[in-house]
Amino acid sequence: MKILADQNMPLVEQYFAEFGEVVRFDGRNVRAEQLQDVDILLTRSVTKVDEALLAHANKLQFVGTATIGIDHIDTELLNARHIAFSNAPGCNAIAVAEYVISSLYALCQENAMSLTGKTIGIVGLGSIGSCLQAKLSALDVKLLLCDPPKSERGELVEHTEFDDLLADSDIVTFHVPLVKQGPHSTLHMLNKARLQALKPGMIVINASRGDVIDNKALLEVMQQGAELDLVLDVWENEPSILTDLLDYVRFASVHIAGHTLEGKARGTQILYQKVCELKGMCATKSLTDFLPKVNVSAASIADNFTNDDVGRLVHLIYDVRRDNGILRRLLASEGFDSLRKNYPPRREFSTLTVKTEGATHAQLAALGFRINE
Ligand SMILES: NC(=O)c1ccc[n+]([C@@H]2O[C@H](COP(=O)([O-])OP(=O)(O)OC[C@H]3O[C@@H](n4cnc5c(N)ncnc54)[C@H](O)[C@@H]3O)[C@@H](O)[C@H]2O)c1
Ligand SMILES: O=C(O)[C@H](O)[C@H](O)COP(=O)(O)O
Repeated sequence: MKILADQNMPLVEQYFAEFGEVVRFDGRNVRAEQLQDVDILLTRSVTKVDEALLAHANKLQFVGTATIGIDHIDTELLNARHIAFSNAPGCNAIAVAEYVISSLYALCQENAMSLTGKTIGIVGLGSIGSCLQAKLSALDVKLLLCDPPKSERGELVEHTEFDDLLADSDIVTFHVPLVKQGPHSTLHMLNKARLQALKPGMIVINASRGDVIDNKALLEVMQQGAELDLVLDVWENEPSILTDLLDYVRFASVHIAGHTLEGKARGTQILYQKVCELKGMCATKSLTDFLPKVNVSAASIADNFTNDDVGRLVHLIYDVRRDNGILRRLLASEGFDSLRKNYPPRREFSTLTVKTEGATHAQLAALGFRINE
């Protein structure tokens, strides 16, 4: 059996070697001929799986993407050709939620602001939005939630319409898929008119897909003096992003919000489990077999800790400003894709045990730290 896997997907040899030969490919430059005699194709978000790519796929049984987003996959085509497919739902939900939390605490430090009493609008309440909701729910903030598809299915009782959420939030964060048509299209859902209507001082975070915000319109409104605090991990037209926008963005990164070691490894593991299912085999390998030990694993905190102290703990594990610095120093010389490929290791909050003076602090636990273990 031949397994063709993106070169940026970790642990494929460790998980998949038992099924056959693993061959790597360059995600953005794969050619149709490379799919000749391939049984399993494992991609990340940069590979368009379409008619052209599958032109020589004579043996393909399974396509897996180690991502949540599936806007790069022609799923109807796979269906029509009876090729099994899976994405990796939830694999990087914690990582993206922690990217947002890290950004919020960094903004608190830099703007001398407190999250207490702020209204945070979450757009898209799937794996990531719900994970973020759970983490934020223990903080003293008001949450507004917008997810029309879930609301229509009766799965989100406290739904707020998108325009109401924009009007009433101090902070808005996007966690929607890229959907280009239909009643719930997300393409340019933050368009020029809506951008112009945002309150001065509003914080806008996008770690979903770049096309959810009209980037050209965003540049125009910022050039016209809009006072928005922008945190952008994703961009229209990656890897050739609108670099003029960078001057107006507080924290910018190269589509790495989901790139914790755990998040990327979970993506590979979920696809391994799917292939095991497909073959009627038991999945025997698990993440803990492969993740490296962390160097910093414990910290202690006094019972009278402040919000600033929580920010310090968050940034001990992950500070989004590291990634903002990398982009600003190296984008021009290295390029967007190379910065993604060489992304320095990042771990999740759960790798830190916080020792308290006795009490179990719900806020720290909700954020994802281990307490007193
Ligand atoms: N920056 C990154 O590294 C990164 C990492 C992971 C995922 N993502 C992106 O984030 C998206 C969300 O991830 P997820 O795991 O939560 O996906 P998900 O499928 O679990 O959730 C998406 C949610 O958005 C909702 N939704 C759809 N259309 C909407 C609309 N018009 N308005 C409001 N809500 C809408 C859906 O009903 C669903 O509940 C992915 O599709 C992907 O594009 C980015
Ligand atoms: O949809 C997703 O899951 C993410 O966007 C993914 O984490 C990033 O994409 P990739 O690293 O596969 O290019």
